Amino acid sequence: MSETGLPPALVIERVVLLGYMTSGKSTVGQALARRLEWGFLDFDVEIEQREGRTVKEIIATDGEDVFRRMEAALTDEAAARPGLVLAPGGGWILRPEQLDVLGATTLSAWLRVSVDETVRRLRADTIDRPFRGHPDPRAMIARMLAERDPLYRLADVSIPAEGRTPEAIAFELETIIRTRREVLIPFPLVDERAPHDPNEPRERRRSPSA
Ligand SMILES: Nc1ncnc2c1ncn2[C@@H]1O[C@H](COP(=O)(O)OP(=O)(O)OP(=O)(O)O)[C@@H](O)[C@H]1O
Ligand SMILES: O=C(O)C1=C[C@@H](O)[C@@H](O)[C@H](O)C1
Ligand SMILES: [Mg+2]
Repeated sequence: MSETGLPPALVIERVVLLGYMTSGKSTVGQALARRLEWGFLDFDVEIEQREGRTVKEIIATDGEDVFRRMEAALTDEAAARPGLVLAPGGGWILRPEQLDVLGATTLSAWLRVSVDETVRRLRADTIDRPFRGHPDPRAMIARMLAERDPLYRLADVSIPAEGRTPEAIAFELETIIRTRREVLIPFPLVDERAPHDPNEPRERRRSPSA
């Protein structure tokens, strides 16, 4: 307890951006890190640098599970570093226990983008993503989102991430983080939140069907 008798403030030390491929995690994450003067860790980029091969090659050669284990190892490292914006790949949330590895001082933010906009971005983007060139991208996205949506909803905050610039989204996140660092008790600041009680322990939130 603090001197006021209130619980001590939960200082945000890290941000992890969640969202489907092309939701803007890397772009927004870079802008947010610059604004906060924090470090920035782009999981795909970091893994590719360490491995000396692309994510697509890693998955094609060693399988997706090996890549997911690389993501998990990087998550363990990140959990020991304060002042960090994390932009993992869109499938990082398939291991939702990684949110607990990062801990309560990590704000998780879901960048929400519609399927239509996702299809547009996937077509326009030049990065050679493993799922690029799929004959029916809409069906692929719908199938993956059916599995991932309940997991993205575990995020502390849900941020609309289309129809506005990455800089505007980064500014909204910066405001949330700076405000929360100054108050004694964390409280919801955005209207559009993932539909769960943010004060509920993550473990309970994690089983929407239970
Ligand atoms: N708010 C936005 N408005 C329009 N385009 C955007 C926005 N945010 C990102 N983009 C564009 O979408 C594409 C994908 O962005 P980015 O690489 O940041 O996504 P990502 O979430 O990191 O994807 P991945 O999960 O594959 O790593 C880029 O071409 C980027 O310029
Ligand atoms: O959504 C996904 O499963 C992925 C997204 C990319 O960023 C990469 O991390 C990888 O291609 C897997
Ligand atoms: Mg990215």
